[in-house]
Amino acid sequence: MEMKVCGMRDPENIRSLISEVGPDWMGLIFYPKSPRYVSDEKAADLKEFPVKKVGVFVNESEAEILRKVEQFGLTAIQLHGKESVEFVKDLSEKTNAELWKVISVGSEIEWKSLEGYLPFVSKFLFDTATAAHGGSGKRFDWKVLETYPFDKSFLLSGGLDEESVEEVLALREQIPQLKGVDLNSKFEDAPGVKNIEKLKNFKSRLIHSGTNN
Ligand SMILES: O=C(O)c1ccccc1NCC(=O)[C@H](O)[C@H](O)COP(=O)(O)O
Repeated sequence: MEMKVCGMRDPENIRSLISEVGPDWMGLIFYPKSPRYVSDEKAADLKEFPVKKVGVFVNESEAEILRKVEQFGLTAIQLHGKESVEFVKDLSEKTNAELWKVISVGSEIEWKSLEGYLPFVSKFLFDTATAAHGGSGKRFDWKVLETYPFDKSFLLSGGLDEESVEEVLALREQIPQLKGVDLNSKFEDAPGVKNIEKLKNFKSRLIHSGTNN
């Protein structure tokens, strides 16, 4: 099971994250209204950290996304707004970075509306719908995923905490396309500063369940 830790920006905290937790992905939020926003100046300092970086964007222009991918060595682009299929298709023709489309979940999901993204994205990420776009700390009702109709893998997001491990694994028994988790505000001491002990605990629970793959 892949682990993405989102909303990182403090170099000391990132150093501990990499050496003590070792996540698969680190999310950098390039949305200025987020309390976890990473400025260009900050991002430049984070470029050399040895972890795959996912840039999180909300309705950002293509040119700005592409500039940041190059400048900050992003491996993946997480599109966390209302990006259309056309936008995602265009972007896919201009970058080798992975594209992840976020689906903000309210009460239900109209699967048909996701079909157009399938050729262009490497993953979906399901997160709780919120006016702030992300980082709500709230879960959506995972029952809506039980009818997930695609082979495409996805990450589960939205309010995950230390106690979520067993439930996530149970969900993966039902839906093997669930390939990873996205951890954020429930693991924070302050916006953008993660509690390393909580993350270690989450990871070790994953490992001890024998499913850290
Ligand atoms: O976290 C934010 O501040 C944020 C703001 C606007 C867009 C996206 C944002 N976060 C992106 C993520 O991928 C979060 O990990 C995801 O929303 C889940 O957050 P949480 O519910 O706090 O676990």
